[in-house]
Amino acid sequence: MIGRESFVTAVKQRGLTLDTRMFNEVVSVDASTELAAARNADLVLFCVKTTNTEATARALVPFLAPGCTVLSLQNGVENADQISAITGRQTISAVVYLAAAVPAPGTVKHTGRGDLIIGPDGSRVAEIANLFRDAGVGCVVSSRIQDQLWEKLICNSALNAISALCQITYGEAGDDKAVWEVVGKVIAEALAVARAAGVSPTNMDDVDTANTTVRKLTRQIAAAYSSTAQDLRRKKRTEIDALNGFIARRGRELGVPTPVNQTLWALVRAAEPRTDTVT
Ligand SMILES: NC(=O)C1=CN([C@@H]2O[C@H](COP(=O)(O)OP(=O)(O)OC[C@H]3O[C@@H](n4cnc5c(N)ncnc54)[C@H](OP(=O)(O)O)[C@@H]3O)[C@@H](O)[C@H]2O)C=CC1
Ligand SMILES: CC(C)(CO)C(=O)C(=O)O
Repeated sequence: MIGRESFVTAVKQRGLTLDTRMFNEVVSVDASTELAAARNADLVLFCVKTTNTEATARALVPFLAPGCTVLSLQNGVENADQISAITGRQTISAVVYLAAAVPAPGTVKHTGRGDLIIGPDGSRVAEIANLFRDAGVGCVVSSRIQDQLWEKLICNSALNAISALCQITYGEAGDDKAVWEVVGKVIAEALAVARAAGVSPTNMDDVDTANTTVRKLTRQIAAAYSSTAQDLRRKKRTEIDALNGFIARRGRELGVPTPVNQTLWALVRAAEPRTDTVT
């Protein structure tokens, strides 16, 4: 694994602690802060925040073997295209249904679900899915990966900013009637943008089905604070530009009004440590 200094030092000293809902184990892993450690890798699991996608892909290029495949395990719908455009390597997308956090360097705490959807179906995808399944991680191959990524994008846009601004869990967002009305507006706007973009998010045939899908997720990972909430708490930049910010930007391009997404994006941006990015 490749990571930042504090995490890598902890893993080198004590191993990687996996505090999961199924087991608690310390595993021994090779760890480095240098992207050069990816040299000769056949498969790179690309798991940085969307704010780091471009810089990390660029910095990786000199070390990627010609036939290497990159698997983007990230929220947002644009990562794989960005990575493959920069690296020139086959890049596969994973939709990640998992709630996990890093409570201390070297430790990953898992609080909900833990399954992947990967695609598009094609060379190496079945083989990679089998690697995950053999490791006990549920992994489904989808020929509609962009629609699957949009389903997750709409779930994240509906819940992450609200969880962050109010510092409430997914479950609390789902159970609060007034909050749920706002969630419904985010979903309706995002679905209209998807339609205008020619995308049919899975499990979201209409606004009612989309609401049911998002509600189901709030029950499955009720105890989780969104990754956006965790980032704000740690005073880090969030992925909001790739979530509500992306919906608002595509809405503008396609002539679809997105006032609630635009508002949530602006509020989260205002709560972040200062940067100069504009959607
Ligand atoms: N955590 C979760 O429950 C879920 C996360 N996801 C998605 O998965 C992706 C990864 O999220 P997550 O693991 O939570 O993110 P984290 O920020 O917890 O972990 C990413 C780590 O990679 C480090 N990093 C970034 N760039 C480099 C680099 N060039 N070299 C070495 N280390 C680097 C980051 O350091 P630094 O912070 O200093 O940049 C950070 O420590 C995101 O898109 C997220 O939305 C999806 C579903 C659930
Ligand atoms: C929905 C959740 C919690 C994990 O699937 C997530 O993607 C996030 O917090 O950003």
